Amino acid sequence: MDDVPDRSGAGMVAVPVAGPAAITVDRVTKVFDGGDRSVTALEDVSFEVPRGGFVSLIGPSGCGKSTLLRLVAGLLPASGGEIAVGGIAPREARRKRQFGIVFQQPILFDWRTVAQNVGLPMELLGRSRAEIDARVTELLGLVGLADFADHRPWELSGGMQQRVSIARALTLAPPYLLMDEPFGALDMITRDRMADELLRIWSEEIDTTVLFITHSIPEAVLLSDRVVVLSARPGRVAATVEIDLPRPRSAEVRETPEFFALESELRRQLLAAEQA
Ligand SMILES: Nc1ncnc2c1ncn2[C@@H]1O[C@H](COP(=O)(O)OP(=O)(O)OP(=O)(O)O)[C@@H](O)[C@H]1O
Repeated sequence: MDDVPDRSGAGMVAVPVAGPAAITVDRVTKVFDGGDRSVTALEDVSFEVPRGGFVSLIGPSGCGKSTLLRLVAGLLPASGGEIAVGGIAPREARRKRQFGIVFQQPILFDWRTVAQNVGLPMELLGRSRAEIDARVTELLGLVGLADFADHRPWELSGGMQQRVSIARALTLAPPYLLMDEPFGALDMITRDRMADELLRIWSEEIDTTVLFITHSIPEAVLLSDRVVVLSARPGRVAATVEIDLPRPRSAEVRETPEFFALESELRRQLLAAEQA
């Protein structure tokens, strides 16, 4: 495991984006075929997510971010180019349950308790009650919901529901976490708090590689090792910005000159990408 970046907080060092690529997107194109109304959503997109790394996608609305995430997740086929996840095709990786996926809206079953929602993926695989209970307890502790195990989702706030979704995505300890604007529906304060929590969770689930979509520049800077900026549709890689801030990153890092400099660099790239 020594090729996984050290996020333990043992030292305030910049985490280099290095090591073998976990996700490779190589010259990928996606065309939604609709006869006269075909839409080219992505064109010639290439980037890598290193193993154990955190890479964000940012870009104008409609530039193909969700499409790209769905291609990586094996939920949609690419029209051209290659995607490899841990060296295998996305659909194969999906079949091997390599992904935890979190969408903008938490998709929870209202008639199940929080614990039953989190345990569902293990239940579907026929795991033992004891094994499920142990993992659910661990995960609810990790996302700060230990006291809400027996609540129903509708009794929780939006931020708490999203934490349940994150816990459920982690249930099978997937090596890849794909997150499509998971905090987009939350108010600003809750959103900031959730970003801090995600960093903490990620630092504990050491070997998890994250691909994250956001519209928020500060969120991208806070969380990522690398930000891939996509241009307006058809989405192409307009820029790649390395976020070389030291880890662990606490809330205070948001107030540093280095953070502001990266924010303005990303804002500049995003504006250029919108006008491209
Ligand atoms: N199933 C589909 N069939 C046809 N066109 C689609 C389909 N899914 C997405 N598109 C089109 O592909 C383009 C990219 O959509 P996508 O949702 O990936 O963008 P996005 O960057 O995630 O947008 P937003 O930031 O607004 O969520 C859009 O023009 C969209 O209309």
